[in-house]
Amino acid sequence: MNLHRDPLPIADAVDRIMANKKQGKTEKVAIEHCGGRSLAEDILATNPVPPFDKSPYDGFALRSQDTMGLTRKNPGTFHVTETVAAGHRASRPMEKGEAVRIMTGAEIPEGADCVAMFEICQTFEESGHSYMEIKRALEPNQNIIEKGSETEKGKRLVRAGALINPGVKALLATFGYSEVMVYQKPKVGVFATGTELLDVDEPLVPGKIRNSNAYMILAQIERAGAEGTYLGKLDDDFETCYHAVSGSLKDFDLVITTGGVSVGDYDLMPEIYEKLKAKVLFNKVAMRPGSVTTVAELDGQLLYGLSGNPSACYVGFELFAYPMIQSLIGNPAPFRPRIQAILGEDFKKPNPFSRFVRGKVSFKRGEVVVSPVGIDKSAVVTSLAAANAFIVLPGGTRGYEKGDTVEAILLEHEHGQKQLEEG
Ligand SMILES: Nc1nc2c(c(=O)[nH]1)N[C@H]1C(S)=C(S)[C@@H](COP(=O)(O)OP(=O)(O)OC[C@H]3O[C@@H](n4cnc5c(N)ncnc54)[C@H](O)[C@@H]3O)O[C@H]1N2
Ligand code: MOO
Ligand SMILES: [Mg+2]
Repeated sequence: MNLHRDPLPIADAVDRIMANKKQGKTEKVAIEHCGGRSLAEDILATNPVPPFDKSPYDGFALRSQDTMGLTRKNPGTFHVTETVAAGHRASRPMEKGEAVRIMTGAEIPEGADCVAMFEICQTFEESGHSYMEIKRALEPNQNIIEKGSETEKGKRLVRAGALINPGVKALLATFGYSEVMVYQKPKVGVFATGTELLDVDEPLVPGKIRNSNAYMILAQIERAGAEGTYLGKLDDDFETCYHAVSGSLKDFDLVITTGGVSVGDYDLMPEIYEKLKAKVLFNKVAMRPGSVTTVAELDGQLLYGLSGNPSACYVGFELFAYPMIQSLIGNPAPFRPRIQAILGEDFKKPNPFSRFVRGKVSFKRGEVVVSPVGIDKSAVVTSLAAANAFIVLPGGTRGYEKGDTVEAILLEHEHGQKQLEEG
């Protein structure tokens, strides 16, 4: 085995991956089931909002010219001809001297051009007729929500690629989208390699550990907006791994394996890529952890060989698989957002390579603080539970001190950025 591997800068590794990006597949989904999905069509205003002039208050619709000159000393009395509730329309156009009782959200009767709130009106009955009295003048258009004042028909309100959040759902409903085109969730197959691996329900036996990577990666896949399928754990046996991996390719957009990418006697992934005739895009990245992350391409399909070490596996997924999944679901800004934050604790280790320290972003007295969440070692699993960010410490830097400004990549924040920016 050739033990020499040249570490590739992270941005170059990402570029090699993203050079293989494809148009994601789309499907139509009912409004009830589209939450959290990524829009594959622009959402247009199919009607003006509001679709008619409407009242913002419970009150009386009036013709403003009839109220001209009215004051406390010179009140005006109007004949109340009918009541219009939301969902109903006035029976006829209004005439001089008339008022229509109108409720919030109801259509302004033809002829009316203002609304007086109940609170400034007096009402009385006389000879079986209803009247209202008002002691002030109203302006034309006063208290009217005009047709189309919120949006004109035809305006693009949400772009394809946006995540369907509760507000987008409200728009889908407003504009009659009972079904909407969304990107299909990319299908990602996951194998965990390692003869040492036990299933989650198996008791520990000497020399073995439970397979945590598969479940972790499946959860990362879900968080990234894709659909993960656990294809099982594989013993470190060449034929077993080769047949499992090669047999899975046709069913998935991406195939992820964990473990077996380093230079050990039972690290079989490099030979498997070779036998598959897959082109290895890189097998060493200038980063910690996850330096052994390997990505290979076969007929346009990507195979991710993530490290077996849990923290390295986790970081490798977020840096290299997450943006590909996001671009497959049409996100024009597929990279995790980066922020500036204040380091909450000393981090004394020097950083020969760019380091992605698992950290937690929190807010202290209005400031964004990020602190490491546990032992900063590639083989560590226990610190990952508290992580919601990576603290990015650029290669070639010395240790950092509490209070220093650092960059952090947010892992639980939906908005992305267009470029991977290397800090
Ligand atoms: N001579 C060298 N040795 C190593 C190098 C190197 O450059 N030269 N790189 C080290 C680095 S960095 C890493 S990271 C690891 C990567 O190892 P592999 O990706 O080959 O993974 P394995 O050997 O299969 O396992 C490593 C470690 O992770 C545990 N593991 C594996 N799968 C799982 C799983 N599904 N759940 C939980 N834990 C898992 C496994 O038991 C090992 O302890 O290589 C270094 N070595
Ligand atoms: O790939 Mo390793 O994670 O740098 O420890
Ligand atoms: Mg190994």
